Amino acid sequence: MSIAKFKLALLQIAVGASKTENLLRASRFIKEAADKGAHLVTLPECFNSPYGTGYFAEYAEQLETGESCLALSAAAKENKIYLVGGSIPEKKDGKLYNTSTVWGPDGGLLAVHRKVHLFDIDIPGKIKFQESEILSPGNEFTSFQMGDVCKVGIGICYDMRFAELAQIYARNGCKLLLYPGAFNMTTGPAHWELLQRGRALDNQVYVATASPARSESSSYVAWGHSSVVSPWGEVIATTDEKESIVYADIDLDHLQQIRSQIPVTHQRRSDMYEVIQKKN
Ligand SMILES: O=C(O)CCC(=O)C(=O)O
Repeated sequence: MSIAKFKLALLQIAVGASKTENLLRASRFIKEAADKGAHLVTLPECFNSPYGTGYFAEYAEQLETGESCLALSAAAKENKIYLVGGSIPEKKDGKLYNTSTVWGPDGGLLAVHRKVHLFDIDIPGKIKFQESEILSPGNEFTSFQMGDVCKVGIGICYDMRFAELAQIYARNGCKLLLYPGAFNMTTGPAHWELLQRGRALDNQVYVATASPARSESSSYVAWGHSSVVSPWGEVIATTDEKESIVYADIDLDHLQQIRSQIPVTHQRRSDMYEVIQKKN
């Protein structure tokens, strides 16, 4: 019989200029979450490096040999957990990516997600950010199977704005969508929670986001507020801007009940409209 409930932990850690310290901090928080019974643990976007186009090249690593992936693999194995390694700047074949790695309880690499939608926005007087000046986009959907428990879909931050990605993950059987992210002081209060609730309710899935803790002295000030939203669209666990761990029980029976009570999946009018998946 498969397990219908498991504990998810989101690590809202502070990220500074020292990669070594960031990795040590991540390992310490991972252990704490595992000791508290978390089965799946998620780090924030860009957890090993300050977030900003000026930092990515300097902090970037190759996945196979980089110290961040070695640390993540070891932490997953030591704590016997599934671990979503937030994201790190990755270098590969002369290009840079914003990349999330997923590790199994044996320390093996289960999945790699390269941010598909790069964060390029310009809100005059508020925030301008152009990831595409430095980064290349990934071109693949990424999900992984957590043993016989649950299929999980991965997006990174700006990816959450694209409803189609979430819809395709849900259609492919994902019951939890994880978005390591770092919204900011303009779009955070306006859209962070709303997007999570929208993705969760539309697709009747759990949605979780993991942000770095806020540092007012960083060049990019993160919103924080890592959260978990249920398939009912309700925020079931959240926090403020400070360093913390957010825990939530993911209850797949509850998800199933909601799906049978409000059966939108079967009521779609695919004779009238359709979202098409063009790649794997
Ligand atoms: O979509 C937003 O408002 C923020 C996105 C972001 O910070 C990111 O993709 O890293």
